[in-house]
Amino acid sequence: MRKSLVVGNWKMNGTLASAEALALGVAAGLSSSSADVAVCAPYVFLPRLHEILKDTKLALGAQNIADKESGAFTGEISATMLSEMGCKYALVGHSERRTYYGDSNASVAARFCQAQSKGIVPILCIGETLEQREQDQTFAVIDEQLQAVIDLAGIAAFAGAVIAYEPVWAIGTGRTATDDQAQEVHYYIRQYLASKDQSIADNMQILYGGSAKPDNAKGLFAMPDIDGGLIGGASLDADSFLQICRSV
Ligand SMILES: O=C(CO)COP(=O)(O)O
Repeated sequence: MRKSLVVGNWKMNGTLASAEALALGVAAGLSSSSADVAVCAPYVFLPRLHEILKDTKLALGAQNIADKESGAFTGEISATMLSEMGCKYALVGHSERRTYYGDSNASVAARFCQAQSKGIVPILCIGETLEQREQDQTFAVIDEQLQAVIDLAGIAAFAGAVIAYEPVWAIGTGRTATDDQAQEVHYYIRQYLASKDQSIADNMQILYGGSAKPDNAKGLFAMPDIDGGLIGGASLDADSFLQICRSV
């Protein structure tokens, strides 16, 4: 039985004061959620959040991680640094990173490996654009994005990872994939992994992301291959996020 996981991705929002209040608000409401819950906060808030969340059930994550171990890489944040700040998770390959900052499949795979090298669980984000969906390329895109990581890290590495399916056309657009559309791709991802290793596929937590909200989370999370969510906008409000966490 796979445990559900709900992760908030705060993106580039908030101030230190609002981040503290949001984190404490979420942590205070977690006793009634059966899912594991984490928030991926902006890097500079992590030290303070690490301090105030220490004795709570709310885990911390980063929104990205360097593809190298250390050295002359101005502006990057290493896996060692994130591990020191108490990060349990790191997003790798979020579509906003791929689209705006040029993160390639190869660099995403390197980030995945860096995270694991320091005991951080990578949350590998994959998903197609609207154009790719309309051209029936969804599964080909998923294959490529998954295979690049399998090639570098090996299929066994997925035992310590999470996958998030985020159709790019549903992110921040208010246009959610229907329960069936999301389930179809989640099933496909699990079958792809199963063709390499059945047990890894069976145990893999596959999260859905893209305009998930309190009013659609229950339907999505009820699908057999959807194990939780990666939540953007709705994670910026403690009550909305907690409602989603309670929908698993
Ligand atoms: O990108 C997302 C989470 O990583 C989804 O964002 P929204 O929930 O705002 O659509």
